[in-house]
Amino acid sequence: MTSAIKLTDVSVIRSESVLLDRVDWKVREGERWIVLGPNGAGKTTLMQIASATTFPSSGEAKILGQVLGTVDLFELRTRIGHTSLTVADRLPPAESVRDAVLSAAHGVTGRWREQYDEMDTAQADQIIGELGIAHLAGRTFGTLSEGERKRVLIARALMTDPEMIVLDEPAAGLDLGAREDLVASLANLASDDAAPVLVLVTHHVEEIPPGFTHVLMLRQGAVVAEGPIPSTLTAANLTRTFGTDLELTVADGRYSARRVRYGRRAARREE
Ligand SMILES: Nc1ncnc2c1ncn2[C@@H]1O[C@H](COP(=O)(O)OP(=O)(O)OP(=O)(O)O)[C@@H](O)[C@H]1O
Repeated sequence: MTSAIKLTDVSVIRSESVLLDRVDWKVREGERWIVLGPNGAGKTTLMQIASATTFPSSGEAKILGQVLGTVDLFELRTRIGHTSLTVADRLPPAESVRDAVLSAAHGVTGRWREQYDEMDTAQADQIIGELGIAHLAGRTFGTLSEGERKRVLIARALMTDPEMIVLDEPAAGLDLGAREDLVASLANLASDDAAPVLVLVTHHVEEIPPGFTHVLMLRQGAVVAEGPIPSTLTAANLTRTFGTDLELTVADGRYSARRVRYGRRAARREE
């Protein structure tokens, strides 16, 4: 089976700062990954490599079977869905949600004179339904809340039939209800065997949707731990990743973390 992402000894260095430090990472077809780490850990830099928008300074990055530096990046990028704020800024506010999703089929932002066939429109409606935004299809993009926009952007990314989707902090800035709606949409997507490889970046274990399978934990550009979520997402690894004593609870496939209370911290140190 070909790996969607295969990084071997990848480092990224900018202005003498080490942003990524000898990272090895393998993502296989069908897997759903969480990339977790504190501010400045190198998550966005890692996503730039994963979405073929930047090159490693050293090491080898193989994305969808292609080694970065030896292939046409433009062609490779068309096979990857990447949601980011830049795309949101380019979407005309007066565009309807349905057209905002549909126009992704032609790689454009803003519908003009393109002709869409019935397959495109049926696919757009199916994706809109799966992401729980059918009730917004006729609304204009400019009138949506932040959480609703995030789901429209994921729908756009899915519309191009990518082999992999990279979601860099999709829940940032959302209120509790909007976050929960997004987590539910992503859990739904993760459970679909036909869905592409998913990579989701977050700072918070509360944002991990059920159905995600693996986690990579980063601190100061280096991998602290990586592997299947049940064995890798532990209190000890979270503590090492975030540099503070944390405890972790899991219920119904959802995680939550908080700082260990003082008495228990002292007990932990004595162990
Ligand atoms: N061009 C650059 N030159 C020097 N340092 C840089 C450059 N670009 C990013 N950095 C630094 O590299 C580190 C990693 O940045 P990155 O954006 O990948 O982290 P992140 O984990 O996504 O952080 P956050 O969670 O805050 O978004 C940060 O400390 C950042 O300041």
